Amino acid sequence: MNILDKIVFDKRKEVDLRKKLIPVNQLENSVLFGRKTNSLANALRTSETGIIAEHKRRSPSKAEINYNLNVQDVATGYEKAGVSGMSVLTDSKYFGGSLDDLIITRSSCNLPLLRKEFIIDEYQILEAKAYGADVILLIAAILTQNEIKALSEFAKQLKLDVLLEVHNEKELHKSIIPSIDMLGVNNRDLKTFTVSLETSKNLSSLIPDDFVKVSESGISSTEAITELKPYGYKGFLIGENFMKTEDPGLHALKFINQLTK
Ligand SMILES: O=C(O)c1ccccc1NCC(=O)[C@H](O)[C@H](O)COP(=O)(O)O
Repeated sequence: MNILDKIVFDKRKEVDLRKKLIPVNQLENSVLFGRKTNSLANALRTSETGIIAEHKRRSPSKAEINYNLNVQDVATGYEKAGVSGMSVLTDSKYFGGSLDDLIITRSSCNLPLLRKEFIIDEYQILEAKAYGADVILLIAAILTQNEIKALSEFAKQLKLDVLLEVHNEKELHKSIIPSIDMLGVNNRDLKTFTVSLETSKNLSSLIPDDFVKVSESGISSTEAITELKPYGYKGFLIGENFMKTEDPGLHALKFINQLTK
């Protein structure tokens, strides 16, 4: 079993329980459900820097990253820094996140918000909308092509953007679907946890131009972004590099200033 298999095994049990605790009609009648969403894909198309800054307390590859921060301060700091969007990990067991983090973030900033989750069921997309997200993540490695199609179409009906994540050519081939807005290439090998920007570079020419290209994981310097931009990437998802500091917002601000000088 690789790490994704383990996460999905636990996630199925979690989602079954959540469905029993909060029925669908309660999510659909919640206060944020009718909120007009804010497109991350549009923000990235027009941004000079394209930073998607992440809130991430721990991870399978790094164990603890930072438990000393307040998610509200992280969100306001990222917004002040001028990031294009924010990613909020909502998985609890492996990443130390929660849906509460998402709703607190929603009430703290106006950035397009990505629910960073291991989505296997429409119910989690309804939750994303009810807790204030603008974007959902779908991971090709854990879904069939039919599931990607069904889940992305469901998200589009709810006016949510869809970021589809791939790790290799095989996953990319099954992901070229019109209801996807952004294609994210994850630079982290989930077997070894090593990161290599070469993954983004190698897959870039296989991604059709109608998708906004996003490079994810292991981006720890502005030089990495300068290297990736010529390959057509418009979005750059950064977690640990900001979250390991005492003040992720300040770190993001310095990073963006360096990119634009
Ligand atoms: O980060 C991990 O260790 C990880 C392990 C297994 C599945 C997913 C994982 N990370 C999720 C992400 O995609 C990253 O949090 C995101 O791309 C930011 O990465 P980084 O900048 O390297 O923190």
